[in-house]
Amino acid sequence: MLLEHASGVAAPNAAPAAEHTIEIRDIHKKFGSSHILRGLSVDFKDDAITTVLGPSGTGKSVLLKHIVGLLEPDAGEVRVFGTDIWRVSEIERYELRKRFGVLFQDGALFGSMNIYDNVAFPLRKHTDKSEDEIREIVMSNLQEVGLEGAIHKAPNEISGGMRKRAGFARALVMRPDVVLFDEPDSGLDPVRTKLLSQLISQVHQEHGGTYIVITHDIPTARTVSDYVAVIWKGQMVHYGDADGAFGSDDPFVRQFLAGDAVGPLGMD
Ligand SMILES: Nc1ncnc2c1ncn2[C@@H]1O[C@H](COP(=O)(O)OP(=O)(O)OP(=O)(O)O)[C@@H](O)[C@H]1O
Repeated sequence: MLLEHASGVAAPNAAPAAEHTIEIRDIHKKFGSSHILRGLSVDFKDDAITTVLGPSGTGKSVLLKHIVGLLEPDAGEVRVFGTDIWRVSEIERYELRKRFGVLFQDGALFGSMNIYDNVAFPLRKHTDKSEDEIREIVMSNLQEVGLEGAIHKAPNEISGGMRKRAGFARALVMRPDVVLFDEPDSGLDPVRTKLLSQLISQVHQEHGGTYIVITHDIPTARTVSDYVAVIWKGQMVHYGDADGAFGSDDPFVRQFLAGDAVGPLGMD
């Protein structure tokens, strides 16, 4: 299949020379007779934000679940920090996963805990920090996302946008090397979507790290992307810098990024 690749970016489906924090090698995944991932390979650029775009049902969330070790590929390798996560013990996989921050669609907050306790949870579970140290980190993270005034609220007492920001604060609390976002914009109005995208960019600028953002929202992709990855029919068909992607001549990439009804992409 396609396409252009920005200079210096490894072509999908080719063996890379350099090591990256997240390397996906020729993974396949079937659910029953549905072959969802079909030999997908990609090296995500380190210390950059990559957005993963692609039509509905094409396997974006399934890819993300492979990266965090929630799904095992039928074939191929998922390498994180240089380790094939399915060739190590469950305990080692769990240790690797601790280096990830994940923001799921709904923020995945615990409904029974207030916002402060939700954000403190990973520190209490995975570290032996004192409550004073935890308070300092939690409050600084909540300030960063503008939620320092909502610490006593329950998740169902705040808006969807606030829940996402709380989920983001929690995803960052262990100072992860990698942060994964599954449709951070879902269910948000355009203004809150824009504000959340700007927040993602700001936090990345401040702390660095490898961010992977799955989204359908082209304005979000334009705001946050250093790199753009496009999945179609279970394969990575484009990976390149954002300028190259948004200026692409490729009919598929153009149609997808412009949201045009006319082009090679149909309803199937
Ligand atoms: N655990 C599962 N069991 C069976 N089928 C699954 C499972 N997880 C995902 N699928 C199927 O895999 C396909 C790809 O799903 P996925 O959620 O990755 O799509 P997506 O590209 O993220 O789509 P969207 O943009 O609509 O969220 C879908 O047809 C989905 O129904």
